[in-house]
Amino acid sequence: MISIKVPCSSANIGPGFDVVGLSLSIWLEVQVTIDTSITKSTTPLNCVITYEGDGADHVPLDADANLVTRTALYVLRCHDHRAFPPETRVHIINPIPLGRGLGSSGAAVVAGVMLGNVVGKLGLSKDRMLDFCLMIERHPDNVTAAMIGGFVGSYLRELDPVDMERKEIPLAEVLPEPAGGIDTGVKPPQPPQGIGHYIRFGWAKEIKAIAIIPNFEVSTASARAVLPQEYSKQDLIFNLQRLAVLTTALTRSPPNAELIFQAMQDKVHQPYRKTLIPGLPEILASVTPQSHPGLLGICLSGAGPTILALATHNFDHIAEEILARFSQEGIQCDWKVLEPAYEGATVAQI
Ligand SMILES: Nc1ncnc2c1ncn2[C@@H]1O[C@H](COP(=O)(O)OP(=O)(O)OP(=O)(O)O)[C@@H](O)[C@H]1O
Ligand SMILES: N[C@@H](CCO)C(=O)O
Repeated sequence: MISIKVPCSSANIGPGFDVVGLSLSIWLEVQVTIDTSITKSTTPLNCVITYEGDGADHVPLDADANLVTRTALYVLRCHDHRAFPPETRVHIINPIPLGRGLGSSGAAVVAGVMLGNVVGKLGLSKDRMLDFCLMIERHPDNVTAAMIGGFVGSYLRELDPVDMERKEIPLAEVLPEPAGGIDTGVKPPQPPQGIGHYIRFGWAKEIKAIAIIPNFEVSTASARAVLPQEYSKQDLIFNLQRLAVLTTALTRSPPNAELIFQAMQDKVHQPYRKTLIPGLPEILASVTPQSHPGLLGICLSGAGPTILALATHNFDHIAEEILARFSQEGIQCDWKVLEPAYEGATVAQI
């Protein structure tokens, strides 16, 4: 059996909207077996899916509807494989909460690209696989962190006009709508080479991430829909100044809490997302390095609603304060202390 493991991730870390991501220690696992004794499968697209974990009651189990296998089919079809090899069994174990800002869709897309690469025996490098991920999830922060591992900064390369046209193809043409297991025969658009460029930053070993995960979902699409089309010069400079300091501040031991706390402030996405997350500004202001020693900084994780607090110690005390604030809004939360997942996405024979 082959096991594909992909970590969850927290995007933005305050000012780094669509730029930085941190992979963290909750892993989506996709277990794959191919039963070669079945040469003619009766299952649509030759793929049987089973699923356990978050979303088990509603995540689709049809190969052309499930995000993991649908992504794998995209990769396979770009390489002239019309379906999975008969008969592919895919067991998905997903502990990453869906729609909470911990990169569940990014992990599913990365796992899907790796699944296509494995079952199609395509031999793609991680960098080439990232191109496929970026045709589907078009902001690079979550997928790059999940694929590469650790604290990662990335940008989308400015492509020449022909490549740009390929990248800007509507998502529905990259991942065709489910066709009830029927192969529509359409060859999907190949990704241009090297869509995303990235760099892995260091990370001070004593910094952990407390994830406070509310019991409701905010879809990334709705959290992007509330953002403005234009920003003021002051707000962009505010974020750029902080991001430049933050990427190095988080590498230094011992971490400078004052510096990091200020460097994690943001004026590009968090202020606009307060309409979707009750009490967000108060929650982000509820803990400081002075009130809660050990705290380094606090932000919305990805598109939310999860709150990410970076800290060196005093995790319970910090989490309790944020849980109490959410509770005042009638919201219950789960919370976990997570560590960077340095390895990124892995494939192993087990
Ligand atoms: N393991 C999975 N299998 C199938 N579908 C998944 C899986 N993980 C995520 N998804 C799909 O992705 C959706 C969530 O994506 P969305 O981008 O809204 O949130 P997120 O990725 O959890 O958060 P963020 O992007 O803010 O970090 C789910 O509702 C589901 O449709
Ligand atoms: N940078 C993205 C991450 C969400 O996946 C956002 O905040 O919308």
